[in-house]
Amino acid sequence: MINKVLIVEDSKTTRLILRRMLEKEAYAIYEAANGIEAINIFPKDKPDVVILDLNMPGMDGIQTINEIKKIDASIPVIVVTSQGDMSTAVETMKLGAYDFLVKPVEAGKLIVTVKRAIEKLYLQKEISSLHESVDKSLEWTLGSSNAMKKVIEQIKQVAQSDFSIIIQGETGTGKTFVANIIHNLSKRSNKPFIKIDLSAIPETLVESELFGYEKGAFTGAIVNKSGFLKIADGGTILIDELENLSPMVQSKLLSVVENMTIYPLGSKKPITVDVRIIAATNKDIKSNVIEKKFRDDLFYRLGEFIISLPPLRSRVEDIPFFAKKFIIDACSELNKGILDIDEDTIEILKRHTWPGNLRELKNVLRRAVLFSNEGRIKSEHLKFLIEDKEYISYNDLYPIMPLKDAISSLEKKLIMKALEIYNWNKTKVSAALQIDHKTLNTKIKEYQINNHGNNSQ
Ligand SMILES: Nc1ncnc2c1ncn2[C@@H]1O[C@H](COP(=O)(O)OP(=O)(O)OP(=O)(O)O)[C@@H](O)[C@H]1O
Repeated sequence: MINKVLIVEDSKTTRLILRRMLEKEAYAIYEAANGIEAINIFPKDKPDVVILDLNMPGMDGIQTINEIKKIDASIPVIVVTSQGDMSTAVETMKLGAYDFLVKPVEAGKLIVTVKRAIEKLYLQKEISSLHESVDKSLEWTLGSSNAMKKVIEQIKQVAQSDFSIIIQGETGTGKTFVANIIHNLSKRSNKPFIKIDLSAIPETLVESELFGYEKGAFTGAIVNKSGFLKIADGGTILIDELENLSPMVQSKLLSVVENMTIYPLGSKKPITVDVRIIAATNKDIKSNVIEKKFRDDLFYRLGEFIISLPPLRSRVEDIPFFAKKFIIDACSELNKGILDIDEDTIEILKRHTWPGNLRELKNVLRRAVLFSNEGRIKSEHLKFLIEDKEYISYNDLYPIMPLKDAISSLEKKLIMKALEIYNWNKTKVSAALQIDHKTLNTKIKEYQINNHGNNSQ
């Protein structure tokens, strides 16, 4: 591809000299005799680099560079200046000029500067298209609601570093899924990703599973065994259900995080490991710290970066996307042709509160795919799945009580649900509940409903 260079210079002779110098390098050269001409040519010919004289009649170099940056800030501008104009040249650098050359311009210097400017331009384009494609593929994987866009931004910020991370979120919101993505985006991606689920391991075994043991460390330890922290060496370990760590293991883990060494049970010889730790929890671990159930020093070490995954009911916009995705997955798993889903069925999915979040949605749709034989998923295929649950929870929630109390309790729950679903957008909540703003505010006060970190309107 031939690169284009635009020379902006009022002196015809200087334009010609610059042209001659650059022609040897097989660039396509465009010329403008002043700033206004340059601004007209710029969008049409789309140069890759601009060489700009500072001293021109009419629109001077400073004004021209300002205008060029308004059209396309990424295009490098090389300023050509006379010895006496150095301070203005420095000013243009502040405005985003790539470099400046002092007259008389030396051919070798000009060619190298133009070459470097073009290389930088391509590098920038490559980086930004890489960023765009990472953004897009993360949105295709995680959803594109505003809440998830924030999470995606955090994932991009932290993935490449070695920061320890705590991922918090209700059950089934995708904490393991996100931890896996962070590992895959990190420089550790070709090393192991190991998950240890603390709720699935008896407390007495957690220590040996994490740190390993030496032969003879306890009855039954007949061979040396590596712990998960050693197996994950070079990679990432996900410690799931962090809140279940016993105080003793918490203190051992703290020394791992601080010194990156582990002592297998029964051994006095430290083993050095290089592991990134991601911890996941569906509890508010900070309140465990306040209640002294979790060491604050370990919390601060592990939570160098905290990602909070929103529950599915607070990102209803993502439900159609995930519904379609899970249906396609289930169809291929169950060997069925791809099924479509009715709009009113999607509406039912949007209205459900999904206490089990993505895991529940995935399971409900998997069952719906199994039951459907008509090429589409209709409301009847999942209505009973969801309504059964709501019926059960309704019975559990409402034992016999004074009617007035039952009505108040139901009213409070409905308002809370609507506030959560609409992210505390009171205009939308009033519309959904068909009450006015003032009544809504009175009821929020009356029922002492708190806005947990959301923005109310
Ligand atoms: N973005 C996603 N795309 C597809 N499937 C997903 C996504 N996020 C989560 N899932 C699926 O939802 C289910 C629950 O996800 P995951 O296990 O990551 O949640 P979790 O928050 O770690 O759950 P728990 O709190 O129970 O440990 C899994 O089957 C997972 O594959």
